[in-house]
Amino acid sequence: MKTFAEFGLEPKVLQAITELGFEESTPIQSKSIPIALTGSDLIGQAQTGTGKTAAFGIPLVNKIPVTEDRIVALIMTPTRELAIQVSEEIGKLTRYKGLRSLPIYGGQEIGRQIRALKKRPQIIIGTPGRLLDHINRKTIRLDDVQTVILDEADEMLDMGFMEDITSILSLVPDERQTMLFSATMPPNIRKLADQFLKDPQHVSVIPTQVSAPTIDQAYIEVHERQKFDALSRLLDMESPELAIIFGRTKRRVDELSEALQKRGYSADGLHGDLSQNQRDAVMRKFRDGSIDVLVATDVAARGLDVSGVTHVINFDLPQDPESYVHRIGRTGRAGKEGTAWSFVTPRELDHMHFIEKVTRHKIAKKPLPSIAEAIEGKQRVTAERILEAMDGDSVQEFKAIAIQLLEQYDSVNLLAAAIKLITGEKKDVNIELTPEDPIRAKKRRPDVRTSGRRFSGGPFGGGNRSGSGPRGRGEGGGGYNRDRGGYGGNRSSSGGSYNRDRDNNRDGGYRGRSEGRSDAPRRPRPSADE
Ligand SMILES: Nc1ncnc2c1ncn2[C@@H]1O[C@H](COP(=O)(O)OP(=O)(O)OP(=O)(O)O)[C@@H](O)[C@H]1O
Ligand SMILES: [Mg+2]
Repeated sequence: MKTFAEFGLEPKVLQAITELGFEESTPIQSKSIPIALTGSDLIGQAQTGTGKTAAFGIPLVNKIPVTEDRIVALIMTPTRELAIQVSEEIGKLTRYKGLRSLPIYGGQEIGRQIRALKKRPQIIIGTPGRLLDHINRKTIRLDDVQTVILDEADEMLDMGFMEDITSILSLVPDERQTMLFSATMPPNIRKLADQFLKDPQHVSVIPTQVSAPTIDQAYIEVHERQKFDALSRLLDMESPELAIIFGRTKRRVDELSEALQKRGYSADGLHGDLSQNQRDAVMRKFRDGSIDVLVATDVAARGLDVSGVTHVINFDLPQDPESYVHRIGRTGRAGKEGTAWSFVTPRELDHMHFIEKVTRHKIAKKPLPSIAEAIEGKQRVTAERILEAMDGDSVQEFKAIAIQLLEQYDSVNLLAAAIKLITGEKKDVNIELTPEDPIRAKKRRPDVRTSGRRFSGGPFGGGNRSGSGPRGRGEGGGGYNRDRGGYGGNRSSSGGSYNRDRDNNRDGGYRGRSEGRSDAPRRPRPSADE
């Protein structure tokens, strides 16, 4: 794989990349960056967590002159959290060069954004709804935009942003470079690309092997009513450093995060009904580790990059296989290992097998963790904490009392009592969650199941076109190693026979629940961007 020095980037950009700790480029980066640097339009596709942001971010910050004082680049993302995150990554890439980037998203006070726009950012990263708002107020002009990037384009369309995106793009001069990153290539994305991209080069990194070796996947068959106890046991047994738990609806997320807090876990919830301040606060707490469990709807399924997420748990199964892959892709990022668990009710087994089929990955069935396993897991964590605490001088001041106690009591009894105290008693609060309906496997004819989902050809028509086989680890051992197979080649086009029915899946009540709590209701605009 190429080192970043080989791309002929500006020294200041290169310096920023080095500072980020990127030693060599990932496959999607080594293919996209040279093309993007020529100014050509581009359609990019690669698995979760493989560095797509820098694949468009690096050529972008390289190309903008630092003397520029107009908005010359526009990046669109489906969710607010993603706009913030992408803006931060662009900020890091341009640390030495000193370009200005600004996230523009719904929920944040518009006056504040207008003030920030007066500082003349060159790069705007926004969600479509709020962008249009600024365009209508004439606080953002797109007349000078030379580069447009659509991140998670398929998701934006699924969320109902087609019209907004079309209006925005029609205001950008034709003389421009457009890059589109999408997980899937359904017909509406092709249409969008045909309409707004000029002779785009397709860059796809589709692994030869259809599995995701860096994410260990398993499922547990469990009745709806057992789910919460199963979750507690699983969390105790696995003791994740950071975990994301996906629930189907906003109500589910609220109930679940509250229940976890009652049981003594450090958890909080994220969904589209929270105020933006609340959403920001939760993300901040999760990123800095002050909570270690994030309970979320699919609003967190796409693009979010929080380093150190060791576990993803599908408390409720997602409606469609794409969503499954994006959710579990919040772990196992940048070559790290991750574990994904899914709870499947008996009536959803069919659906689970459908997900296995589409992702072409056999997902191991595991038994419900036993109480003994859960207890053992907790004790193991305590033991690890004790061993960690032994390092260094920090225990010095406790030694006198330790010696005194050991002279009087049995050492095993002493330590056992200490472990008991540190582990703490499980708070046996009774928890009742409102049951969710099972995901219903759609009726599909068996032949359509496979042919309609088009497994063999890549979404761009060529099976394993990238030749991105397993990569070696960098010489120093610290290199970025993305030896993952995965799913890219088997992404189905959602134009197949399977109806994604995203709106149900997304957040709000499943199958038209009437609470009106959906994160992505049918048009008008989803609340994720308001
Ligand atoms: N060349 C590199 N070397 C090491 N780490 C990298 C490299 N490029 C990106 N990363 C890191 O990998 C992580 C994932 O990157 P990014 O969020 O861009 O992935 P993505 O492909 O956009 O994933 P998703 O499909 O989930 O949006 C980030 O933490 C990023 O900093
Ligand atoms: Mg991304």
